[in-house]
Amino acid sequence: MSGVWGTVDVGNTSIHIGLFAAADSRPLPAPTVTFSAASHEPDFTSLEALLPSDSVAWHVVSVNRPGQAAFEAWLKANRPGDSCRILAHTDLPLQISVAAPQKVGMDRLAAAVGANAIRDPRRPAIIIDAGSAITVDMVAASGSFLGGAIVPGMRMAARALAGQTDLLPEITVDVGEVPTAIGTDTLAAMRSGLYYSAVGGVRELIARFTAELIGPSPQVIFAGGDAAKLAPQMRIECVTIDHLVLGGVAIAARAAKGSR
Ligand SMILES: Nc1ncnc2c1ncn2[C@@H]1O[C@H](COP(=O)(O)OP(=O)(O)O)[C@@H](O)[C@H]1O
Ligand SMILES: CC(C)(COP(=O)(O)O)[C@@H](O)C(=O)NCCC(=O)O
Ligand SMILES: [K+]
Repeated sequence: MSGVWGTVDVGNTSIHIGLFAAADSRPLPAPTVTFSAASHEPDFTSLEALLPSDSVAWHVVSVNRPGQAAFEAWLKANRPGDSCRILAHTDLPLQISVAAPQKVGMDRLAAAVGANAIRDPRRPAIIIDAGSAITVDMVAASGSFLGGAIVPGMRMAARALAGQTDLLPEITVDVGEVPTAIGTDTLAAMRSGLYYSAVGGVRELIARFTAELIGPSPQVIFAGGDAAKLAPQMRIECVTIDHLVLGGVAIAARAAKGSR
């Protein structure tokens, strides 16, 4: 064994991979190496060179079965000595207070594990994972996952606009410059609508989640491909942690080893 955890987050757009030193004892460990591939027909060619020659213990959370199958097939063909564990909710050090925990996306639950490692233990947390979909989830001050909300991500919404109209093109919501709200042509109007509806939707959900709780105000934690676009518009204190999900998976790997 190389003393390396391989962690994998198979989302609907990207497969995110991180290597962690098994000896990393920080509350939320940070990856030493990261790699990403598209979930649809992923190319892992340049992953090989990043991996140690000794065997790696892989821990996977997945919400996209074809992407997961492609990773498992690559591992079998290229890294036959490695172990691979596809995590279920029961593998996470997390209390899940919903009726059907097995139906909750493992990326949402792994993010909650990551959030629990960094939040003030007296305060609940709201986690926004802005990827293919945007999920806004709540963990109680006790650490329990309470559930949340799921909305289309910005790219998904942009594709829906283009795909279900005759005249609208597909755009990328690239906010190098924050768009003006009053769009004066089609593209500007789409850019504004896509961006500010995502911003406003997340803000409304944060406000409503906060209002449904009693006790200290929640900490707000962003992750995912569009986190950097959304977080600056929240007008409340929030942090962005790129490795929230992978760090949560590494914590699960660490907890599983400790209990064996
Ligand atoms: N270069 C890019 N390629 C794809 N998506 C991007 C890119 N830059 C930003 N995005 C945004 O990030 C989202 C994907 O984020 P990610 O966290 O990887 O998603 P997932 O976890 O669903 O796979 C896309 O839906 C899109 O809105
Ligand atoms: C909500 C999601 C589609 C988000 O996926 P992502 O944007 O990370 O690709 C995923 O977590 C999922 O498929 N969840 C299953 C249903 C649920 O969480 O209740
Ligand atoms: K997401």
